[in-house]
Amino acid sequence: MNAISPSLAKMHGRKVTVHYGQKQALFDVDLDVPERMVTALIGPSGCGKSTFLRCLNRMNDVIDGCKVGGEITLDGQDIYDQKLDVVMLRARIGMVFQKPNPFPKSIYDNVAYGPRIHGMAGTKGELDEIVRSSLEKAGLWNEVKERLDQPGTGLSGGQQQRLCIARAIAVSPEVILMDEPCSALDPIATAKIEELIDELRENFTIVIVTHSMQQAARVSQKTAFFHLGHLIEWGDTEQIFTSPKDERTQGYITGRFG
Ligand SMILES: Nc1ncnc2c1ncn2[C@@H]1O[C@H](COP(=O)(O)OP(=O)(O)OP(=O)(O)O)[C@@H](O)[C@H]1O
Repeated sequence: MNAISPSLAKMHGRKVTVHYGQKQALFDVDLDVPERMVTALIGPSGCGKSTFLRCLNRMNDVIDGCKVGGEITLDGQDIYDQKLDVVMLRARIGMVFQKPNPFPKSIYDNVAYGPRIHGMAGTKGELDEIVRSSLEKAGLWNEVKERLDQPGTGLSGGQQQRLCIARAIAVSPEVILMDEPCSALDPIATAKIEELIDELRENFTIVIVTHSMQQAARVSQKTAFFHLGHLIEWGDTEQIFTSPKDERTQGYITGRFG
């Protein structure tokens, strides 16, 4: 059995299905996301990794014709409950995208934006402190502390991605979703983000979509392999990479397809 004790799982997905219009993209996916670990979603292009990731903070809600079925819970609470405040949900479950997408604002304002709209700081001093600590946790403070008033878009790609991570952290999320966060970055910037992910798992639950099996092996403790909209298997990363149970997983990790 793959299911883990409810007390250990931060999020549960049960029989999750997704349709884009007539086309079904996910079929009865059952996946648990354990707390304070990194879960990697891997599989060939078009297998549904990003679709599943977006289910976890209801980002699919904004896609026309997209219909999500089944159940997804956060700390036991149904995140698709009609009464749930989606803005609050997205504060609890932050997201970092493939391409760094800082706002056209200063470095400071990029990080301060979320805390301001959620009324998290009573004074300028408190806001300054949130900005500083978020940039520190994202490993960017020393590089930007002298130029907080300069545009976020003026940073290098890797710095921009760390700024986006700082922006996500600033509202104190519990879960951070990352959709191929290094795909637009060079190897040095990628290594920095991977180190950062490893540090962040002390405080956050992380789910990452990656095309790179090396990256999944380096950063995650749990790995889930998707194929043609089905979750084929998931478990400890080491087990998935050394002794997968399904031959499709074996085929993918040994590079026979994908
Ligand atoms: N907005 C959309 N409208 C219609 N179909 C979509 C949409 N987004 C994804 N799909 C389809 O759903 C399936 C799963 O796509 P998804 O992007 O989740 O896969 P993926 O595994 O993340 O792929 P990749 O690794 O290439 O990013 C694909 O067949 C894709 O064409």
